[in-house]
Amino acid sequence: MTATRIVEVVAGVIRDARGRVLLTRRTEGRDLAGLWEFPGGKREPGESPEAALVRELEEELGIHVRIGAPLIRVPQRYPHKRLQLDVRHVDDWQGAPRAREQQAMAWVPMDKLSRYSMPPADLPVVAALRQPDRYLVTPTPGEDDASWLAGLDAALAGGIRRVQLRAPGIDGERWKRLAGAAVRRCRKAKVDVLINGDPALAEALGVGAHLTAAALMSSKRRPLPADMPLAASCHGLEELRHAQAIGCDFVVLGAVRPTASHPGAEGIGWARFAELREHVSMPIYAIGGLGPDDLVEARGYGAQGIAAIRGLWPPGA
Ligand SMILES: Nc1nc2c([nH]c(=O)n2[C@H]2C[C@H](O)[C@@H](COP(=O)(O)OP(=O)(O)OP(=O)(O)O)O2)c(=O)[nH]1
Repeated sequence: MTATRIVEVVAGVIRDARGRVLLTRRTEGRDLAGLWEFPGGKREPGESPEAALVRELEEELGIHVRIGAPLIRVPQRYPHKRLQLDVRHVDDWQGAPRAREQQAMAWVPMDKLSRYSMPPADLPVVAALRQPDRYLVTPTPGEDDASWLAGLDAALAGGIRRVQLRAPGIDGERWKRLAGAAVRRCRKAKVDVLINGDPALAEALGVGAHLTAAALMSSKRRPLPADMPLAASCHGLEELRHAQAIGCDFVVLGAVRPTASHPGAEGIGWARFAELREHVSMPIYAIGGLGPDDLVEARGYGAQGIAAIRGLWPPGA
């Protein structure tokens, strides 16, 4: 790990009344020229992130903004520097945005953001705007399949939008039936669903696949068609890099804290999570002893959000 200085950048998500987001294009002769980005810029020494963003948006766009909630802070390693991209929502502004530095500008509908080429650090930002912040991993069903399905229904009713169906130890035929029933429920609720550890079953059911770390490392290429979601579990840098190389749409990284399912194993902690996150630009859910109360902290270390079994399964289900 080199001790390259970290460049601190703050950028804003400016949305118009139709929900479109303002992107600006980096001008020729600068680093990452031609790519689209969220307007903003570098913090000056001693300047707060908020003050830096107000100043940058005044200079670049001629607007005076009211800054809202933090969205995500992305640590990202580029060939010649390390970046910390701190992205804030902009709640309101005065003036009409105009390109004061000859940069191109575009108001982009949320579902078209991925058509604009952006620097690697912006991919987790777009994912934080568009994709779920919680990834439920199902617990292994007990004797009673109906109560497990009722637990899933309660989780969906509680706002879960992305689910990994996982049930180690449940036999093949029973799991096929149960996974099929769970997939129907998730489809009806328009919720993303991925099956753990069995790409063939995922393909048969027409849903995404979630690879174990071992399956990830033995996959030389993407084991599913490009239009089916692919995710994987990672514990370190080699796995993260491989997941990105074979085209995983997102991954889970941890354990951040010690968990009940791995007693005695120490968590990697948030600082290490962020350090690993710097090297890739897929959305990464943090896992390991986490729950909804950890979401804000997770976003501060560049996580898409949290993944959990116990932390997201409805209490009492
Ligand atoms: N404003 C902004 N900068 C971004 C985004 N994504 C991203 O990687 N960056 C990088 C590009 C630049 O390296 C740095 C922002 O610096 P800047 O725009 O104030 O600086 P600059 O062009 O004068 O300097 P340089 O990058 O050429 O060194 O952050 C983004 O969404 N918005």
